[in-house]
Amino acid sequence: MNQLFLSPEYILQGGYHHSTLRKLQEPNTSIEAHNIMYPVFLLEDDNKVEPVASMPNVSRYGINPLISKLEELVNKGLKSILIFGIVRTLPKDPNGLSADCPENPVIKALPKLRAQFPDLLLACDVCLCPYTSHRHCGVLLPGGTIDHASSVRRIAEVALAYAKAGAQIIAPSDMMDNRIKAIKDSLVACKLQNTVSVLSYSCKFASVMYGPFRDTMNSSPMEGDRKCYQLPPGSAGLAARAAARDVAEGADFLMVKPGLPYLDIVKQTKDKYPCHPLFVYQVSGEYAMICRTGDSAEVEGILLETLTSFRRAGADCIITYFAPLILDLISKKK
Ligand SMILES: NCC(=O)CCC(=O)O
Ligand SMILES: [Zn+2]
Ligand SMILES: [Zn+2]
Repeated sequence: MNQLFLSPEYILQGGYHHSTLRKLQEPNTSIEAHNIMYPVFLLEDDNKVEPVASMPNVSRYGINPLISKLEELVNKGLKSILIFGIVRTLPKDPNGLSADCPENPVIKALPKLRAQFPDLLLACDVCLCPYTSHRHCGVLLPGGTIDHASSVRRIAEVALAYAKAGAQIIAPSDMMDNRIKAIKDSLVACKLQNTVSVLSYSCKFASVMYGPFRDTMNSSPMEGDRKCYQLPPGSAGLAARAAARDVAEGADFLMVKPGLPYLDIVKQTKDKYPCHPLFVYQVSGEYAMICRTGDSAEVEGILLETLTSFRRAGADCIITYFAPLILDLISKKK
């Protein structure tokens, strides 16, 4: 009768009765500072700080307050940031020319950040949507569809400008086909291929969870949506093909975005490409949801469990607005 319960191979609790044993049962799920990348929003106005209404504890910064903020975080162990530029006084036009003009806030900030934080890894998001008048991620044809050739050309130009200004990672989020090869080719042409890597937003879904981010950046399309270039949420097949395309074109790192609703895609991508470090973007909507769950102890608990699930599914690095809190939690644990 009790045979099943007495059979030694079914007695699991003997293997995790002690906290050290429990750690051994959770391989590759630890959260250290190098597993975290912090997205930052950079304003044109050098001295401004603006809290983001839809994201508690997130602000947009001009370069001077950003440096102060990063000083604090680097002292706590922050290893990498992902920079998003926001323009209001520079013009927005159909080709996103302000993305790589000399007055662009990202281009101006990169040399300062490199000088101030020599060990901090600087990644730049590359997309046209913060800079185009129509707010789409590429250049449009007269009918409103994507002009593929012009889009890829512009994305590669912007990527190269950021690389020349000091970016160490180029992270194209536009989702245009073949932009990874175009970026790699332009890096090679300028002999930057060994010092600048490419983190492809390879599996970026057309999610409804980008709302707070688009408020922050004021980057919702004026007309239409992004369903013709971001992936359909139900499509594991297109996600696999997008990752395969980007690996073939030379991406150094892959990404799945959003995170929590796409853990199957994280696992599928890591299983297929174990030699490519995999990033997961815990997006603004996920951040806002977790912030709303309860008191700080509950938020911390949910956050840690969520990060563990990303790591268990195969993520090597998590891009998250929770980075400051995570650094505090890491140091509390020590
Ligand atoms: N290209 C970057 C994003 O779209 C970020 C989305 C988010 O945090 O919601
Ligand atoms: Zn975009
Ligand atoms: Zn985006």
